[in-house]
Amino acid sequence: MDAPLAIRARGITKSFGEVVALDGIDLDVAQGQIHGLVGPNGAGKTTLLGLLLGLAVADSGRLEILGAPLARALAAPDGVAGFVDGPGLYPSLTARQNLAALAALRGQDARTTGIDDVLAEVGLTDVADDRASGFSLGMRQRLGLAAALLTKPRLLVLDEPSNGLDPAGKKHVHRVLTRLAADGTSVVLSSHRMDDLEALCSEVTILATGRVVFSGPLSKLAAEDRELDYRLRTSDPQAARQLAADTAGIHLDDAGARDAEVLVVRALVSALDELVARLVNAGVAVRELAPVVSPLEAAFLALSEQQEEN
Ligand SMILES: Nc1ncnc2c1ncn2[C@@H]1O[C@H](COP(=O)(O)OP(=O)(O)OP(=O)(O)O)[C@@H](O)[C@H]1O
Repeated sequence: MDAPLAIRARGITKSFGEVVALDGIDLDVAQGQIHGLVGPNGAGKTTLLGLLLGLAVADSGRLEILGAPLARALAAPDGVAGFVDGPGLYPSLTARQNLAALAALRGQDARTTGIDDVLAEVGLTDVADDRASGFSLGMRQRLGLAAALLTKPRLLVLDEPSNGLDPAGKKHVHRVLTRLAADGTSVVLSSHRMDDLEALCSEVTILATGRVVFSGPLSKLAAEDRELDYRLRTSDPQAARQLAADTAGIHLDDAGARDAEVLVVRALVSALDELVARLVNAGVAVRELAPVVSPLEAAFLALSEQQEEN
């Protein structure tokens, strides 16, 4: 039997006056899955995440969270934690006091809620006794994540959690989210950072103007038969250029490469395979071959272009 879903949304709509923010959204998120939401500005990501957190109520549709239909009340559903539009913090309190205050609000005993553990998990131990008012965006994001972790959520909802994170902060956050998912917590996060989504998520949903245009495993997106631009570095750029020009289905992009040693070719994977075989036969070594943008980014860009045309 399939694992129960952490989120099951069907036909969700939400408008703000004349603006249709969500226009019939279907979404399935399995337990223990890290699911990415991606889409151009104004696509509806924050609105959808807000519904999951009980910050707003859908106009129509069915939304089940952790197996139960969502109550039509403005309250975080049981087992759900996270934030949209940045975490809500008390600026005049220290990181530790912020977490203690949140624990107290929930009726928890600050001495036993694991505040030190969550601060360590997000990498804020050294600044635990500094006021949040002096925190950078990345530090505030990590403190917001620590606050969510304190509740031991079964569904974590995060709006652009990577905003402002330096590489060390990113590493902490990725490690925390991966561990949570391994322990069965589901995570839904939005991001404009394709590299983050690719590093973290097993599935993504692409939204555009309030509609789902793709939802599924990243591998499915990668396998879609679409031409991509590839960087090709070889031991003999001139010979490689000639072979590329002679191979059916390979388009050379002279404007794409800034380095004379590198060719940029646009091709389907099948044509690329043929070119690699020809290079090898001709004794030309392939030193680098990689998509210029990832399949997720390519799908995202294609979508954005489509949207502009419409
Ligand atoms: N409280 C609100 N009042 C009026 N319009 C709103 C409100 N919240 C969102 N919208 C509108 O709904 C649409 C979706 O907005 P939303 O913030 O969900 O998009 P997003 O995908 O999160 O965008 P971004 O990537 O810029 O954060 C936009 O047109 C936005 O202007």
